[in-house]
Amino acid sequence: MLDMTGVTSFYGSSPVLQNVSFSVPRGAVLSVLGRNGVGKTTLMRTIMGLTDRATGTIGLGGRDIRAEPTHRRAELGIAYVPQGRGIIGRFSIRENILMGSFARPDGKRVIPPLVFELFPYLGDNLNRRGGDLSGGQQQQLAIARALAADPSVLLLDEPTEGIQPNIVEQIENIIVALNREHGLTIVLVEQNVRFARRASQHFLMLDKGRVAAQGDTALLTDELVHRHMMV
Ligand SMILES: Nc1ncnc2c1ncn2[C@@H]1O[C@H](COP(=O)(O)OP(=O)(O)OP(=O)(O)O)[C@@H](O)[C@H]1O
Repeated sequence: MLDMTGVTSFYGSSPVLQNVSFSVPRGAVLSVLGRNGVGKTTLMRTIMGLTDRATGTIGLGGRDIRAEPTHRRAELGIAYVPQGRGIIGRFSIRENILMGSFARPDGKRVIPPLVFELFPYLGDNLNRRGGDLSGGQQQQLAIARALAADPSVLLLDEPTEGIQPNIVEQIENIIVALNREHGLTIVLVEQNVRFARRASQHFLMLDKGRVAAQGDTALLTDELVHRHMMV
């Protein structure tokens, strides 16, 4: 469904990701793990075409999208929820969600029913300003904005970072439901190994821009976690 083969990705002349290869089957979740600064966000940005340059192959449904501009990748079905969420504070909830709809293949400016189903609070408060929401509500809004594009692949960069503990589980459950009930293929950058093990079938461990280990989540041992995630 989504794969990379021998991808090296650059900021300026620095190769931040080096020779990365992986494959996520349709309908699966891949967790991307590793210490701070190893290139997890860069991996997401490379999938979206947001780094300065990348070499190698980025495949979506068997087609190489590496030369496609970011907006085309969005139209082809990849939606990105960045770290820090990227909510526009002075825009309403409705406006923030509709920003995602530009990438809908049918061109309609609508909020899909799934958003109302998963996030009733957002649906009931469409005129509230995005900036007035809590961190957890803003994370829900960022996911809702991604879903407005009607994607087949969702990229989630540390979706529970900085969120109150009582809301974390709610967001985790929504991510699991998006995969298991709604069939989305998900790439999840995650520091929380417990949630990565629960949500994903596959993992990719990065260390200093390279793949240190990968495979089925059953192979994500405590030893690997200690070696590549502890400081
Ligand atoms: N826009 C940029 N320009 C130049 N270098 C960058 C840029 N963004 C990130 N880097 C560098 O690339 C490396 C990888 O950063 P990246 O943000 O991908 O790591 P990460 O694993 O996501 O870290 P974190 O867990 O802290 O988010 C770091 O050395 C970082 O300084």
